[in-house]
Amino acid sequence: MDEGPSFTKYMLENDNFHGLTEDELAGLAGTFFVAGSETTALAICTVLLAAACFPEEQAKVQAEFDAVIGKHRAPTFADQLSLPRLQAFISEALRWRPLLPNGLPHRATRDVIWENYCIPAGTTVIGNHWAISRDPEFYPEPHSFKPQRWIDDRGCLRDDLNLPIFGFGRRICPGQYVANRSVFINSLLVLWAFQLTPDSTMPLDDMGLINGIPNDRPYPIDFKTRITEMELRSMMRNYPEVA
Ligand code: HEM
Repeated sequence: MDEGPSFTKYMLENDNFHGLTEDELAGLAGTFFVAGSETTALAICTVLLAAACFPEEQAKVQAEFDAVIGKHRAPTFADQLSLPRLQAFISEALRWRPLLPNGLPHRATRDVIWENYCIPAGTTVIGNHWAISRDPEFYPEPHSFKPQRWIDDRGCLRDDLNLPIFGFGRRICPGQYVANRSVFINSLLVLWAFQLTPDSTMPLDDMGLINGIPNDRPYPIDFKTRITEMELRSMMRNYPEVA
């Protein structure tokens, strides 16, 4: 049986090439789960939280789905370039509520001179994602939720605005490409199939996901199908394995 591509299988089959011990290999393969699963789950939850909190912006994303995809086929990665409003919504959600507001701490391994400052060896340096995401020079009205800020006058995604959630420099998150694709396809499928609203019977804590664990901090959202369940099931049965 062909199990398909696997990072661990690749590493095991090429262990001489990389010169890693079995323990190091196991550690490396496990790191991807530790660093990649909860972060990605939280990012997806943050997008869904934003959709429930900002119904007018959710409606704009769904209007784009209706124009580009319709309701008779399930969307796939092939639709990505045609959905700038969804991508803008995702970027704004992750800017609005950055998952790791303080990033991960770094330590200077030698004295670093930066402009008029000396950062002595051994100093812990924190890249403050929260503050960077709220710099009014780059994000006017930084506390407002405005997906439009990511879109230029021609309706295309801006390429001069960055999202700092994956860190900086040579230790920047190496999983960012996998993460972006996971967040994109999950947000796309959920928001295409469902309309999300806050559950009015329970309080919604829109800061609850920051530095958190999804299961520990539930936020109640109602999901209403935009497409009948029968049609949804039939479309997903035929969903391409590599979409
Ligand atoms: C939305 C999801 C994710 C977010 C927000 C995120 C965020 C981050 C951040 C802030 C760092 C620290 C960067 C720095 O030190 O400046 C980091 C490091 C790391 N991430 Fe991610 N990450 C995500 C998903 C993933 C995935 C899916 C993987 C693997 C498949 C992954 C693997 C790693 C690894 C191995 C490191 C350590 C890199 C190093 O120290 O050299 N991450 N991530």
